[in-house]
Amino acid sequence: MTQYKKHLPEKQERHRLFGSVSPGKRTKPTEKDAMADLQNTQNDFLFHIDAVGITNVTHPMTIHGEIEPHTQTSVAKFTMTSSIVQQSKGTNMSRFTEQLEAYYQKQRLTTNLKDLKAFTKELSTRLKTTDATIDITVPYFYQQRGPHSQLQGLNHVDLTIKVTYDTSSGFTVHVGLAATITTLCPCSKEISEYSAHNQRGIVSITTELDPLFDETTSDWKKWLLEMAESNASAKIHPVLKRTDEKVVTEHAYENPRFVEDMVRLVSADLYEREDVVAFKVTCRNEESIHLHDAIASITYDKRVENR
Ligand SMILES: Nc1nc2c(ncn2[C@@H]2O[C@H](COP(=O)(O)OP(=O)(O)OP(=O)(O)O)[C@@H](O)[C@H]2O)c(=O)[nH]1
Repeated sequence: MTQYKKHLPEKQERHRLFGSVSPGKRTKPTEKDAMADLQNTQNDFLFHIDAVGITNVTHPMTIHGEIEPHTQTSVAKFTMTSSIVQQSKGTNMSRFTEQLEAYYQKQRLTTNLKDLKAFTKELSTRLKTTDATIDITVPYFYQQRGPHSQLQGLNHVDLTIKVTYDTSSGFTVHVGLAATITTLCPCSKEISEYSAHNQRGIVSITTELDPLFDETTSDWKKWLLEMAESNASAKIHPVLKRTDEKVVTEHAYENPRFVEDMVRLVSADLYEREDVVAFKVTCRNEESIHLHDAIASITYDKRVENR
């Protein structure tokens, strides 16, 4: 054992040495009922507030899906809000995290839309408001196989889920993801004697789901990922042997894509899905021959005719 030579004062003494002082005289109530409740003050506070709540909340949540691994725990970022009326000074912030803990304890803090809808509706009840919104971003891991060797490894995308509950209009559900893909430049391929430059592209999709969407028969994560990857020049792979690398390289050369091509092709797939009411698709290519990125996006609402 190491022999210590210094003689240190007791811990409390050390704290005093570094500035800690004895507690002062307490005059304010310590019982909850006797405390001022500023946030529940009623008056004319000039404006209605659209959204008040908490953001950047980091919390584990469970993801179930059709792709392997079928169940995983990931670390999500939550934003939870509701509106408050002009007559109310403030929201009861602690109730947002109380609701999170309640769902965590009963093991219902999952990406299942049924759980999230129940969560959002209960949140509005807990807050005594007419609406509530939760906005979640969570990394989702999935097995990706090399196209020839079939060797697998974990890839990930960022899922986004936004659920709004309003007592008058009911639920609105948006789901999406941001997936990384390879794009090979069609222009470069066309003009060059050899080769073509390629880059990493990030395809971000947000969809508004039809209210009748049934997640028990349709895994939205799976079909959104398929849309992003199947329209790309090539997929991204964690494990590639030489036999795989040849397939990926040749596949990219045979499927060149501009950012415009990507957003149009993914939009076409989304347009064909009856359970998608509206969508936004963005592609951002981290250009390998520039320091800047290339971007394109399409926003489309099937309820708006004559486009
Ligand atoms: N409304 C409001 N609350 C804040 C703000 N900043 C911090 N708080 C939070 O106020 C919370 C405590 O208030 P409440 O949640 O109303 O606590 P409470 O009145 O004891 O809780 P209930 O019994 O549920 O009404 C703490 O969680 C603080 O984090 C703010 O800008 N606005």
